[in-house]
Amino acid sequence: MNTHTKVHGKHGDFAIEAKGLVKRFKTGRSWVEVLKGVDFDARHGDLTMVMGPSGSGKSTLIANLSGLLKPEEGRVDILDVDDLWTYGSGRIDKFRLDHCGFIFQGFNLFPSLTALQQVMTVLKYQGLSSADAKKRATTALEEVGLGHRLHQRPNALSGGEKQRVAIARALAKDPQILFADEPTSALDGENGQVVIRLLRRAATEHGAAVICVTHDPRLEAWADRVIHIEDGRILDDQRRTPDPDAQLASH
Ligand SMILES: Nc1ncnc2c1ncn2[C@@H]1O[C@H](COP(=O)(O)OP(=O)(O)OP(=O)(O)O)[C@@H](O)[C@H]1O
Repeated sequence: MNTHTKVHGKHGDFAIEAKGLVKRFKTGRSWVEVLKGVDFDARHGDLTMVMGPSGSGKSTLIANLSGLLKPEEGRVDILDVDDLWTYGSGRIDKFRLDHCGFIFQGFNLFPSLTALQQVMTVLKYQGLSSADAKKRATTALEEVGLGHRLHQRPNALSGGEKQRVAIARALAKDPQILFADEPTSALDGENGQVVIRLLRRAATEHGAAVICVTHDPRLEAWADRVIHIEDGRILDDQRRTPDPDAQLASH
C-alpha cells in the first residue's frame, strides 16, 4: 500500500481535535463524571498512546472520539467532519465504517468464520465485490504474517494469531484512524511485540492516526506521543522519538 500518500482532511495533520469533553454516567441516583473537560488531538502518522490507571476514563475517551458513546459536553472534529456528535447515529455509523478501524483486547472475532471471512465481511459491508474483498483480505492477512492461516476459525488460532486477524480486519480497509484498546494485554511479550509493531507500521507506512489505550508502560517505546490521563483529566502530554526496533519480549 501507499506510503504517506493520504490526502489529509481539512484539519491538515490533525485527524482528531476534540475540545471540552465531559462524560457522566448515572450510578443509582447520582452522576459520576468520568471525563472532566478533556481536550484531545491526534495526528496522522502518529502512534498516540493514552495511558492511565484503571478507571481513569481511557476507554470512555476512545468511545467519545469514535462516535460510540455521546459525551454530555464538548465537541469532536474528526477528519472532514465538524462536530461529529451533531450527526445522526446512521451517519456516525457510516463514518466509522468508512474511516475507522478498531482493535480490542478480546479480539471480537466471529466464532464461525474463518480468518479470511472475518476480514472479507467488513470489506463487503463497505461495498466491495466478493472477489475484490477476497483479494484485499488475503493481502491484509499476509501482511500480518497469517497467509498460512486463512481458512482457520478462531478456536484453531492462538491468542496472538487471533489478535493479528483482528488487526488485519482493521487494516484491510486502510483506515485513516485506528483505535486500539489494550491490544496487547491478553498476549505474551512476543505476541505483544508483533502487535505493537503492526500498529507502529500502520502509522508510519499507512499514515494512519493510531490511538492506542494501554496500561503497559513498555509500549511507550514505539509511541510518537504519550498522553497520561488520570481521574478524567489529562495530566501529561509528551512527544517522543519512537524506537521501531524496541524489544518487548521479556527474557
Ligand atoms: N456504562 C457505564 N455506566 C456507569 N459507569 C461506567 C460506564 N462505563 C464506564 N463507567 C465508569 O467510568 C469509569 C471510567 O471507565 P473507563 O472504562 O473509561 O476507564 P479505563 O481507564 O478505560 O479503565 P480500564 O483501564 O480498567 O479499562 C470507571 O469508573 C467505570 O466504572
